[in-house]
Amino acid sequence: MRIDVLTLFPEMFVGVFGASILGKARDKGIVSLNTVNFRDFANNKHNTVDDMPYGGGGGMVLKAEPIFGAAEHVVAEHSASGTSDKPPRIILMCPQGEPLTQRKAQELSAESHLIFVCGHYEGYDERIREFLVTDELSIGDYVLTGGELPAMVVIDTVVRLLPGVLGNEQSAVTDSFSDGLLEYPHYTRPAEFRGWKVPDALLSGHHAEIEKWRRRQSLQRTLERRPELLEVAELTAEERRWLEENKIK
Ligand SMILES: CN(C)c1ccccc1CNc1ccc(C(N)=O)cn1
Repeated sequence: MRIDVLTLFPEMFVGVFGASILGKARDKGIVSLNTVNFRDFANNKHNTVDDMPYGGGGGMVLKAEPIFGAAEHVVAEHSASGTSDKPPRIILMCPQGEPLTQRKAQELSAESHLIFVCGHYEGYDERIREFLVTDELSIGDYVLTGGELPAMVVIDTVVRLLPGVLGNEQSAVTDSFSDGLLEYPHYTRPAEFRGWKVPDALLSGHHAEIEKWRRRQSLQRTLERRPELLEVAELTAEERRWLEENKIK
């Protein structure tokens, strides 16, 4: 997978793209992570990337031309590499975007080329949304100074799903939100720490009993913290009955 980030602050990505899981995925050639400073594509007289809003009002708006120029540059570069098959998803990070979910991350992890548009100021010229962008995403209902941190979050959750990125000890398949429920509690040695014991079920060695305990814990935790997730989770009839009993308590 190729990922390009269009940003005015490429230096923000050096640490994130170089460290840990993303750094290893890059070294393994599983993903290529690039930043493009769209100021390099502001080919107007004053090299400006933003301008005052038509209709007046405060703040500045990101011009369309530099962002279109940067996006077209990376698309041309990728298609010249001969490895591109589908056209890229061009993702605008903004508070008005579609909420990011694990399902959306899974959908994006199947793509071959992702381009992220990270803006600042008051926002973007609408023609970027209307004629360039394929997706608008938000990482939550809050306002940040720019789209860079949201882009890092999306890239992190997408790249970890790519085959070969996580060793099998951290398999992405069973983590929470994948089966629609919150994760069960985890324990490791020692079996007793300051008098606090690991639940007997986990020490039993009975795989079936352990799976049952874990599933029950996920259900209980989801019921307590995120009951709305239970509406869409895939549950057995027996689990639905158990929930009905426990909802009333
Ligand atoms: C400068 N602002 C307010 C702005 C205005 C319009 C678009 C983008 C931005 C950049 N800021 C963002 C971006 C994304 C998110 C999110 N929740 O994903 C939060 N803030």
